[in-house]
Amino acid sequence: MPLPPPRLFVLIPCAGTGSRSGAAGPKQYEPLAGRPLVAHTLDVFRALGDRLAAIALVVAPQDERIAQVLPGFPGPGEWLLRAGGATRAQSVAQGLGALREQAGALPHDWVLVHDAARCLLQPTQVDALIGACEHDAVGGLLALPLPDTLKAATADGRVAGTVTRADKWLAQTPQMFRIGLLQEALARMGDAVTDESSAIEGLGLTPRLVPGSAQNFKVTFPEDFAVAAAVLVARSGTAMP
Ligand SMILES: Nc1ccn([C@@H]2O[C@H](COP(=O)(O)OP(=O)(O)OP(=O)(O)O)[C@@H](O)[C@H]2O)c(=O)n1
Ligand SMILES: C[C@](O)(CO)[C@H](O)COP(=O)(O)O
Repeated sequence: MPLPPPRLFVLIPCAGTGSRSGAAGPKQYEPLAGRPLVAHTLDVFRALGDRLAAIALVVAPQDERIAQVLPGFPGPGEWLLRAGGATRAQSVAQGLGALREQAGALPHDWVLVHDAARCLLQPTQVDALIGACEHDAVGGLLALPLPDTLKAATADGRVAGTVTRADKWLAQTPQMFRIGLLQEALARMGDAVTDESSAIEGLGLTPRLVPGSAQNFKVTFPEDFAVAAAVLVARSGTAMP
């Protein structure tokens, strides 16, 4: 029996605590330009409509805030997976398992893994990633060529040297791989990896780098909230709330 055509799933790890963000609770639930941060992230994928088989959010099993933060979620074609773990890699691995079991995703389907905390992604960037990867043997990720001079540091915070940046990229998300391949890679690499590409690289494969945008930064530190809010407001053409 031939396999059905591969579908595109989205998996959004949303189970972090945001310990570097300075926020009182998980940063993905902080208000940003009038709405919770993760609501902006979801909008990006909702804009892709029925090109996506499903959008799944991975939250911590004991998460009590999600229902209040995202009323109406999950809607049709959406899944709330209470499968988050202690690390991002665990949240993704456990989320993929739940996506297979609950949403019927198959090993040859594609998954776009995207940080909840990258709320400034744009649908055109997702299109570019899908276009570059859907016929690729491995898959790939959005990434940014280094815009600045790169320094190596000594242990006491002095410059040890200037590093060639021509072949260096900053990894972003989404990262797009076949679900079965990514499950195998994460099972083999465990918690040591900080992104999906690293796990795939551990299999000896070479994911494709697809140019992203500096605006697709991850809200990580306290000062990032104001920058992200300003971008969202500028895009919407409204005044700052
Ligand atoms: N155990 C974890 C850790 C992180 N994430 C998610 O992975 C994304 C990127 O991680 P990061 O920015 O490191 O988020 P946190 O782990 O929440 O932040 P910090 O490292 O500052 O604690 C975030 O959307 C976060 O919610 C997750 O689902 N499960
Ligand atoms: C996956 C990621 O966004 C790629 O840049 C990043 O590695 C996740 O953040 P963390 O600080 O490594 O958890």
